[in-house]
Amino acid sequence: MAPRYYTVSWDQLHRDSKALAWRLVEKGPWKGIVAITRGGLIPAAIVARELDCRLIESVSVITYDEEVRGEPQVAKPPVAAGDGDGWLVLDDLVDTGTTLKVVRGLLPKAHFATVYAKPAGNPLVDTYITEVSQDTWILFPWDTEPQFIAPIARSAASK
Ligand SMILES: O=P(O)(O)OC[C@H]1O[C@H](OP(=O)(O)OP(=O)(O)O)[C@H](O)[C@@H]1O
Ligand SMILES: O=c1[nH]c(=O)c2nc[nH]c2[nH]1
Ligand SMILES: [Mg+2]
Repeated sequence: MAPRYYTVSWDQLHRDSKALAWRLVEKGPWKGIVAITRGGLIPAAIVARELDCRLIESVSVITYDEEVRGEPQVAKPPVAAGDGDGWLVLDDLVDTGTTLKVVRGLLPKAHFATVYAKPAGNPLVDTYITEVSQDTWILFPWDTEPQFIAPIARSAASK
């Protein structure tokens, strides 16, 4: 079956990340935020602003090449977050849970949050905002740009 796409605009990402911050402020205080790069960087910046948090650490895990999943590679481990106790780990989404499983291994006591979640990865995340189905590919604003689309009448006529 062809995957569905769920397009997220900058506005929507900002709103959903702020909704995440509302949930997380109740669960703090936090020593700092660990952003899972690269996708977690922008949600982490928005949440950090709302939580008034200035201590930002990063961990880099490379799991996908475009839509193809490979073996997760830790390109940069976290250096300042110890075992994660009191720290908040943020990513844009959890899909299969492969990435979060690796980061949970590095920061077992941290709280894990994502803006979006798919069912297979759901058990690996402590707090999230929006769930989408497993066959949905989320299109983030940094991976897309608006483009011309032919009128329906013209594209239907060419079929
Ligand atoms: O739950 P999973 O199946 O592991 O998928 C989720 C991860 O995949 C994407 O990262 P990606 O590997 O594409 O790297 P990027 O954030 O640098 O784009 C996304 O940002 C999550 O980190
Ligand atoms: O941009 C993305 N959208 C997704 O749905 C996804 N799942 C894993 N990695 C992903 N990256
Ligand atoms: Mg990522």
